[in-house]
Amino acid sequence: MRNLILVGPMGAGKSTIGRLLAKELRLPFKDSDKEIELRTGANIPWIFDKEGELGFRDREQAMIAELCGCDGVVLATGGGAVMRDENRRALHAGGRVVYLHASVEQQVGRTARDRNRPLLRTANPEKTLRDLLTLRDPLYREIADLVVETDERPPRMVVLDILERLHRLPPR
Ligand SMILES: Nc1ncnc2c1ncn2[C@@H]1O[C@H](COP(=O)(O)OP(=O)(O)O)[C@@H](O)[C@H]1O
Ligand SMILES: O=C(O)C1=C[C@@H](OP(=O)(O)O)[C@@H](O)[C@H](O)C1
Ligand SMILES: [Mg+2]
Repeated sequence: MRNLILVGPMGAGKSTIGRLLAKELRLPFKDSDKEIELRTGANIPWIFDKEGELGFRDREQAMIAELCGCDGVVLATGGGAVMRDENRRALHAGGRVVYLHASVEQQVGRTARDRNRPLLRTANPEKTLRDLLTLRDPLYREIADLVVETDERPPRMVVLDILERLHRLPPR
């Protein structure tokens, strides 16, 4: 399989664990959100402000298509990447897909400190995260080769679990 792709909700640890996995595997690391920021020279909240969520999703779709065409990279996606059918097809075809699962409670704690997630600038971020997970959990599962729990486990343990389980996956 060509790439190793992380999907899952905000605060699951895709960006953190992707970076550690890439280091461990000595592969390049690409974070879809970071690549969009580098390419546009604007941060994600600014893009949401100026272009709306639709503008961001169009940029995200183009970036996912490009990154899934790479060979041998670890790719962290944004939590909403699975919302479009085109993205799910590209991600599934792009390599092994790992769904990093986190409970809503853990997501709330891990996302509380930074203001970089425009979708969480709501009166009740916990409800937002719960509603999004209800909608997206089946979509993450639809394309995942592996579902990995991240609650109550430090990033290093999550990385070791992924590496061990990847070796045991049957060919697709
Ligand atoms: N397994 C974990 N246990 C505790 N904290 C974590 C874990 N994974 C990530 N974090 C922390 O949660 C926050 C969000 O992680 P991040 O990698 O940005 O998530 P994502 O990219 O999935 O939104 C960061 O502060 C990170 O250090
Ligand atoms: O869940 C989402 O729709 C989003 C998740 C974010 O990425 P992380 O999952 O890395 O926080 C980022 O792409 C954007 O704020 C939208
Ligand atoms: Mg991220």
